[in-house]
Amino acid sequence: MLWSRNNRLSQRLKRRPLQLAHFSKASSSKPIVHIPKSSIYSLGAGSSTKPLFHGVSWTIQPDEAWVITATSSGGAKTQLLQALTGHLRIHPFPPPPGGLFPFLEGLDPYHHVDLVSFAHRPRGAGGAFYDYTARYGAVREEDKRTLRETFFPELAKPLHELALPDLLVRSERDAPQDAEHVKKQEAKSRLFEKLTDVLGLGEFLDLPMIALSNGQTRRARIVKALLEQPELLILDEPLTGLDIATRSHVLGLLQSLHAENSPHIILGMRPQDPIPDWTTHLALIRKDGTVHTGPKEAILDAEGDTLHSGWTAPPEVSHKPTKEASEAVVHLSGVNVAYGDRKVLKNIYWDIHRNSRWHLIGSNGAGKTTLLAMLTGEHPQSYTQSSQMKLFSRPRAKWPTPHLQARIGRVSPEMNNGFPRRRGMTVWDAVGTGFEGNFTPRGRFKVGFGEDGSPLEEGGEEERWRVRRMWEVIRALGPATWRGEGKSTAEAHEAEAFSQKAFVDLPGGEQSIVLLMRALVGRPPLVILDEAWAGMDEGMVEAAKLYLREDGLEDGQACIVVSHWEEEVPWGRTDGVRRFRLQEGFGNEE
Ligand SMILES: Nc1ncnc2c1ncn2[C@@H]1O[C@H](COP(=O)(O)OP(=O)(O)OP(=O)(O)O)[C@@H](O)[C@H]1O
Repeated sequence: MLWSRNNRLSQRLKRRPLQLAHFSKASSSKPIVHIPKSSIYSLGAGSSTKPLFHGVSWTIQPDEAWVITATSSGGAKTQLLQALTGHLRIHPFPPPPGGLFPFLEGLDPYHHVDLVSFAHRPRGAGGAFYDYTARYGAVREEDKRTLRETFFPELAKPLHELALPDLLVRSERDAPQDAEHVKKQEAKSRLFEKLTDVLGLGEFLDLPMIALSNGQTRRARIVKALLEQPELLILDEPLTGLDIATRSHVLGLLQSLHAENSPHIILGMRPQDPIPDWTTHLALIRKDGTVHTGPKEAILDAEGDTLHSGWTAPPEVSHKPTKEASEAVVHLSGVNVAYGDRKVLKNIYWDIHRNSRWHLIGSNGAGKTTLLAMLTGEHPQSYTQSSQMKLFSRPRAKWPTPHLQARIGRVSPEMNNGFPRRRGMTVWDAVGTGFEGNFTPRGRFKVGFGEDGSPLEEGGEEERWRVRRMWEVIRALGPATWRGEGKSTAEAHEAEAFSQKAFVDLPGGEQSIVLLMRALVGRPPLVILDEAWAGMDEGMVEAAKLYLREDGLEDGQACIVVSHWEEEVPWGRTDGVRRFRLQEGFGNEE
């Protein structure tokens, strides 16, 4: 069923090329991007400061399809992409008349160059905790706006046909300029229909925005960016969080748009991501801040050692996989979740034993996040299903939700988005909230309170253990390990300095690894890693996978990994990983 739907989408894409070329304003043969030999600085940094990138010579011709990737950590790829959207200072700046974007021939880049990033949560997204659990309950009035109304307000259908917008009923003679506008709107509507059809979004357009799954929302962001009809569209990690079938639809769509140069596409990708066949050129950011640009094959030949051509398979672990215990931390016996007529989970049976390792899979919208929200007790329907849900040996309703949160360490896109970015919150503070699974650092060493809600005994065993554990996890996943370096005095100093950094100022990938530290710090009996590697560079991912395989989890802990990529699971099948698949609402072990 699933496959036949996906095949139908592929067929549609083949039958009906998108033919967007008539939107293009700039069919120039001039270079798309031209950076002569420049250094790139943060905005406001003087020329005497160290540039972020130096000696950048980069020219993109119209018939070239470029991928930007980095071997270094710290969000270098995203920064280089931001240099193209005016968020960094290029010096010397490409001279007129061509400037940075010669092909625009004088058009304002502000309106014609668009960057859509899927790598990180935008900066300045606020210091308050964003309550992502709102989507699981009855939809509140303020959250009722549909996908169509939120992303595409100008294309929202009038509620009643008599309420046609004024401009649709005026005659061309009365308002010729409006007629032009109507024509454009109609073309845009047609494009909207096609894009949403190709990306399988048609059936979700009139659902409340808040109800959409991650993958559905990301697809909508791509559609929105295309509807704005930029001349150049830069997509940073566009495949993040997309299931396998959707990935190929998105890549197919981008390829066909790029072939028509309407818009021209530049892709930012992690080095571990497969580079699409149809791309021709690579800009590889090296660790020293230089950028190697050129034809893909030449760069891969020259720099192949620093780049992986895909994810590495998990190496054999030296110790035997831990044997699953018979005690279940989660016991689901016929769990259902429905929103009105929409049945998302149907009669789910699942036992998760201590020491077990699970890979939870299912296409976008299959119900993975919903199922996990039942396990974490965030979903209100977890109360109504309490007798079908035993968590840590008790029915769900017998657990106060904060006690459940302290027993489940978790990273997820929702958590990443919702986690407060308060000024003054350090890496240490953020990690320390993991002991209680809340969002406010408390206690004299910021390692939380006891389960009864009172401060820990000063100098007591629990407090000492928590502080020790903080250092353990910050060192085990700290900056030196991203470079593959072992433990040393210098590394310990570096970890200490890292622990005092402001969480909000870290690049997205570093924020992700800090949230992973937070999930693991308390050694909770259940760890959920939902798209844990988003935004991380390869060094971080390798360090995190290694830690998880070795000391990151100890005897008694169970772990669920949610990912659309088999290679992202830190353990291989021989390590005893089991796979639970959600499909059409049903859940089965494979
Ligand atoms: N309040 C709601 N009303 C109606 N449908 C909803 C509501 N909340 C969620 N859904 C639907 O439930 C389905 C499952 O969503 P969920 O987020 O669990 O999917 P997922 O498997 O985690 O997807 P992804 O891989 O994209 O993250 C989606 O189709 C979503 O639109």
